[in-house]
Amino acid sequence: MFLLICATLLFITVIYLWSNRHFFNRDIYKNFSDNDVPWIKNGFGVAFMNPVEIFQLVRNVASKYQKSYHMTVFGNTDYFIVRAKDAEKILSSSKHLEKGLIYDLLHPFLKTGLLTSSGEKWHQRRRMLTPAFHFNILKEFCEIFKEESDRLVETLKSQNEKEVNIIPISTQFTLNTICESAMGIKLRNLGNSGVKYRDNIYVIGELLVERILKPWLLIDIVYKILGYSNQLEQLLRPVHDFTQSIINSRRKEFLLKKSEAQDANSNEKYKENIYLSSKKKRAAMMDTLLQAQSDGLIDDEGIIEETDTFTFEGHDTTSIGMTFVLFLLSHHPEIQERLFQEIHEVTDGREEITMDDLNKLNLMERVLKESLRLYPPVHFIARQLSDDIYNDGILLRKGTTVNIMIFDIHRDPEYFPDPEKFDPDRFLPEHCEKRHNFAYLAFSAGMRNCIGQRFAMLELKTMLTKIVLNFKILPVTSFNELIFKGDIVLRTQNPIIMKFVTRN
Ligand code: HEM
Repeated sequence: MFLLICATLLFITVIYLWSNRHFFNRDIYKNFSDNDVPWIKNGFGVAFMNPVEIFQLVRNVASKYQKSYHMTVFGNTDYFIVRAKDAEKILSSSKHLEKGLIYDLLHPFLKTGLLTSSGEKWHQRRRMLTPAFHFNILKEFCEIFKEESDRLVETLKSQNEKEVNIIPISTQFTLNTICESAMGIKLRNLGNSGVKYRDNIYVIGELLVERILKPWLLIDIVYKILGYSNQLEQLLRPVHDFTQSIINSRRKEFLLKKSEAQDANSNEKYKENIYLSSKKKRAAMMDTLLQAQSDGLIDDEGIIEETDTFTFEGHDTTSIGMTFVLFLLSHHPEIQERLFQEIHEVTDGREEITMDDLNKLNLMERVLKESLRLYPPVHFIARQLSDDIYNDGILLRKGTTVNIMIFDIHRDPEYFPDPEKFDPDRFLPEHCEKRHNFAYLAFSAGMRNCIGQRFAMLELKTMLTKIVLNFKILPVTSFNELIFKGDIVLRTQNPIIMKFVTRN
């Protein structure tokens, strides 16, 4: 009996491999030939690599071929873009706006909010949410950035000259900031429910990553049988309930404000100005959504999905950006000093920094851009083609998943000579002018670019200004110790350690 089972299993495996071999070799791209485009077919090998090996594999392929390529894993063929001109083809088009299948894994948490939705729903939400990032609102957010940065400085002062792992500190900073900007709440004032919300968001992130990295967990039934679905559900329920309870209390304030305003103004006038004239500007993102709800454009579920989207997308990315800019500065004391001088010149000795000051910090802008080039928090994005297209004479069929490898595009020596070198002057205007428009994609480009880009840059600039004014940053973790692993965002296998020494 045992032998019979073994023989049957062996037979099924052989048939599976054999049929997949044919699938791999099938000429799905009419004009394909091995000379035109590299095609990685070692699907089984890839599936059983660990996350660090996967990250390294795609880097090796990009630097070996310097060309966009196909990869087949478990019979599924994706196209990987590593050149700016190929990225332009997809990102500049108004057709290919649909996200790749990997984003479906985010659905249990974010449902179909701005990041994961497509079609008319995405268009309508993008229009609705754009005012939440209006210049005047960003000015209000700057107050939150300053408060949280001051708190961060206090935390780091208590660790003066000690070795600190910057990753949890960055995450806490950016999560507090986004929760206050999106929902108008201070997590630390909410006692247990705030702590639980924060803890659950961390673990949900980890579960998502685990699922992406273990191919068998992508099969729904396996995910369920192994108990992951249940675990995820138990973590998600309190997070969604938390968001719902914030919405309920915000709605009461919103309606009160609205009726007060209606007494004073006509409804139309009020509607125009709700985002800008609101006294409670600190819940601007949620106010935008509540106004949309009172106009019948979104329901409670929609508000939850957008709030969770901002919270999720807005904290992890910025925290990674913060971690790496501090890491790079720790290794470049001369740039820390130049930044220190620049801040002094711009603020002219004033303690209070304004948004105008932040906009004048040109070196800081270049430092941040160069840091996001070397270590892009979103190191790849994926699209599902909505139509057949030709790229370099190769036909890519409708439905193909195209992965745009931002990490590799940012290391293209044609546009960034000596790509591993940290050189903020690459972003001097005269150099940017000569560069391909799609060579730098930290915030993506085209219609589905990052809606929070200016928010993130202002947050990072405020944090950096306060840190550089108060500390010298010393390195502990070396460049060789940065070991990246395959994940939806850029993560290292080990902590990133540095020291903060208070300036006299
Ligand atoms: C350094 C920080 C950040 C980086 C590097 C970053 C990067 C990106 C990238 C590359 C995309 C395109 C994703 C894709 O096409 O799949 C994106 C989209 C998005 N980002 Fe950011 N992001 C950052 C901060 C933020 C912040 C602070 C927010 C919210 C306040 C935010 C909200 C979003 C949203 C909602 C989308 C989806 C936009 C759409 O599809 O219309 N991001 N981001």
